[in-house]
Amino acid sequence: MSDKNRVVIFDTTLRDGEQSPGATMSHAEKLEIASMLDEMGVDIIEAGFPIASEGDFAAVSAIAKQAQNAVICGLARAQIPDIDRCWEAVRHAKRPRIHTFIGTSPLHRAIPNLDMDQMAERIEQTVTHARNLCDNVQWSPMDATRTEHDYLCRVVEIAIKAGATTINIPDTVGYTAPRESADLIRMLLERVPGADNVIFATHCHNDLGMATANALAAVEAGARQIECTINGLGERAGNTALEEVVMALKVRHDIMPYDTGIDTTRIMGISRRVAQVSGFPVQFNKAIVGKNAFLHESGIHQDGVLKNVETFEIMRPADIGLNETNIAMGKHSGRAALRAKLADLGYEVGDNQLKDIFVRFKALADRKKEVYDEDIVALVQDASANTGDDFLQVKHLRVVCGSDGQSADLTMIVDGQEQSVHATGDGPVDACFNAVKQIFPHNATLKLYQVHAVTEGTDAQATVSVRMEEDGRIVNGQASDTDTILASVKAYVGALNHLIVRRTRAGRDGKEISMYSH
Ligand SMILES: CC(=O)SCCNC(=O)CCNC(=O)[C@H](O)C(C)(C)COP(=O)(O)OP(=O)(O)OC[C@H]1O[C@@H](n2cnc3c(N)ncnc32)[C@H](O)[C@@H]1OP(=O)(O)O
Ligand SMILES: CC(C)C(=O)C(=O)O
Repeated sequence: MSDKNRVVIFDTTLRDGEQSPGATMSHAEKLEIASMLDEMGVDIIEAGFPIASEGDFAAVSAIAKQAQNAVICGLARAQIPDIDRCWEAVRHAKRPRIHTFIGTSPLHRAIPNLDMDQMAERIEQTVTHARNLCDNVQWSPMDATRTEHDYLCRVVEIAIKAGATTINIPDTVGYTAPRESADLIRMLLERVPGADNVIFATHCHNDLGMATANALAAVEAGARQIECTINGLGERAGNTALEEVVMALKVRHDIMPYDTGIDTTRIMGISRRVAQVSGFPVQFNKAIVGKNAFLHESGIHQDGVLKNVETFEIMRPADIGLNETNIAMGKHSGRAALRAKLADLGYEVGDNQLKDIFVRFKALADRKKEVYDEDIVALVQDASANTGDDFLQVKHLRVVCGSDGQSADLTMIVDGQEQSVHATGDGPVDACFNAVKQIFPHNATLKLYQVHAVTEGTDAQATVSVRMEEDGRIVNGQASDTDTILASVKAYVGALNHLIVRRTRAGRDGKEISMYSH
């Protein structure tokens, strides 16, 4: 790796990221995230805005003391008290940095009511002051992308002359587009005297969804520091996401031959932790770290991935520290994925059994958003419990429940003959069991009725277990369905089928017993 192609990663999760409304992190959480950032190879951690509060000051100071490798930076306005407070906090670090800024665009110059010359003077004074305290000073013209080019060149030159070592070009309101982002950096590098002696940084916001593209375009034009946050956390629509720029540079090194020092295998761990502590969940389809970023649900994709993972994956989940399965079972999945999933779960099935399970799987997937491993296990067990030529089979069930009473309309096939009844009961399950009893009278007693949700959510599959006893013979029935009542009836009927088999065996053993005895 040549030094000129090394891109410095500046993480501002703890400063700009924490500015997301509601993302406030506790002192301990900030220290934990800072240590994860340090361990993963982030070059510079912007730990907070020390003058903002006692809490921010304490967090920046503590992070400065604990940091092992990273430069620890604090933010300060273009005011002497801000810069002094910042230095007080970061000076504990092995490698401290002061980052001072002021809004340079016409809109932002109007806020403190400074004209161009007055602002230039303020920049010269404050950067000089910062540099007298610390030899590592970053200066940012806030809203640089909406600042007049001539004025931007003028103030950047002043900041460099006053001792800034890094010049950050913020697209504060996410207004720029990739070509413009690149042109701006190129223009500054060409026009500003002394530009070769400092590092140019890019700090992009995602208001138009272009933060990652703008940051990468700036790098291609000569910027060598990317400011970013984990999960793209940050003001409004957020900042450039660290995981996106780092992985883009890794995966497309062929056309963007720039290197970072990030251990990418730590990305997923820190993404999940930041989501937890900030209270900002990661959207499912978020690039790199979204729940679905490496998941394949449709049959054609699954078949391709099983044959050659590169057909639908441009990077390996393990590259970002994700060691989970990449096949999601759902209504678009095919037989290849189902067979592979069954094998993963320890079931070797023949073609006929696969066919049967696949039909049940598709029916389940039509009713359920996501089919979990436990659902598939329940399907296999259900399939092996149900041979298809059972004496009793449930054909149709309609249940009415509510405050006006419960009733069941049940149609079953009994030894090949269809029979329908209407029954009431004390609750929907009781009504159904009474209906079964009307169709197939018996004296077996119910010893156990148990419902388990095998997966999470209101659309979870329920597995119902039923145990019955007749003349000392104990039989069990089990069935799964997203409809708990239907699963209950199937389990009950399954137990009766086992009972019928046991009665028949007893008959063969010398005691002739009718299917309908008792
Ligand atoms: C683009 C960015 O992300 S910039 C960083 C934004 N982050 C934050 O603001 C979070 C931390 N901020 C805070 O806690 C508070 O705003 C504080 C402590 C810094 C200041 O609080 P207050 O003194 O009550 O001022 P308030 O927040 O109302 O207004 C900001 C003041 O800073 C001034 N200001 C804003 N930016 C700068 C700057 N870069 N340099 C100098 N002054 C500035 C404004 O002109 C305004 O001054 P005024 O009170 O004289 O009008
Ligand atoms: C302070 C600066 C760098 C900033 O956060 C912005 O302009 O978005």
